[in-house]
Amino acid sequence: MAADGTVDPERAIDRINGVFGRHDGSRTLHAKGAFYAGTFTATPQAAALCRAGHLQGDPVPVRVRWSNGGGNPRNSDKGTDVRGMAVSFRLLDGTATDLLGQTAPRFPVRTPEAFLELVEAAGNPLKLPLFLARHPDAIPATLANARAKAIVPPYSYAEASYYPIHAYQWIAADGTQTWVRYRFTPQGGGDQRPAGRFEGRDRLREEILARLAEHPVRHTLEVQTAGPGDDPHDPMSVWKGPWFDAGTIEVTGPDPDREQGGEVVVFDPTRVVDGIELSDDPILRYRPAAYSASVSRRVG
Ligand code: HEM
Repeated sequence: MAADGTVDPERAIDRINGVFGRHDGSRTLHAKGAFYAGTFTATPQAAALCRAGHLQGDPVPVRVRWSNGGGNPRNSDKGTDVRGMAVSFRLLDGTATDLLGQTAPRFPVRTPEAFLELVEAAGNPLKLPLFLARHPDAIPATLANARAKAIVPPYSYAEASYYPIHAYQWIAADGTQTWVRYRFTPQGGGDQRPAGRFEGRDRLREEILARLAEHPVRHTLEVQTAGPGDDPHDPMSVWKGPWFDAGTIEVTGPDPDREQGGEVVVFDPTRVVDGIELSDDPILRYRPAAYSASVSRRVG
């Protein structure tokens, strides 16, 4: 481990595989999931604060992947776990930018080494208290995530809220800069349940397919602007700034599994477009190297 707390990405993947096993062809985390297609339409408030192409109000296509957080592609949808909603916004000029949300509203650590220790401890009733004893600053976020039922199996991917965690800097047409954070919140949901019982180990996939056969699934892209003192470079920071509605992510149906056709799909939280810039958050900056190591193994 380097003095700054970073870990060699290959070693990081080995350590995560040590928890979930190695499953060839699968993502090291969020191994079980599937692809969906839809559109995103931004509100005028988003366009006023950011010049990025997908935020100007014209609908743009999105690729979505809903997933379970663990590294075993055969885990049951009924198990406790975070869920993921990865969204790739496909701009009309051919570029793309991604947001990867998961159901925990707070990130409990601020270094890759501590994240790996958390992955190794999570789900192990003996190790988790030891982890929290070594990282007492992780306790408030852990309690907040428990209150948010972050790992309780949801009825539907459509009914969960997802949090991309990191802050990004938005640049407006006139050059004004605003630090922002995101969350995806469900529009309706509980009142739109499809008929039928979804009880098996693949129940989330079966439920969302039944739901999408009846109507689109929508999440609001909510954006929080930084208030005075809100730190954009710390993934653990809790902001006080206000939230607004930046647009709607509308999933219209399943997308063919492009990876079965040989395409490599990678959602990357550092993939940004003109008008959006990265913070110096050490977790955000580390993720592409870890994801690349995972990708090279799953396609290698
Ligand atoms: C140091 C911190 C982290 C590490 C080492 C890590 C590691 C990974 C790895 C190895 C993958 C599989 C990548 C692939 O094969 O394409 C993955 C996927 C994912 N991660 Fe992380 N992750 C970290 C932090 C986060 C955070 C902060 C979030 C959410 C806010 C997040 C959300 C996701 C999601 C949603 C996916 C699934 C993407 C997909 O569906 O393709 N991760 N992560």
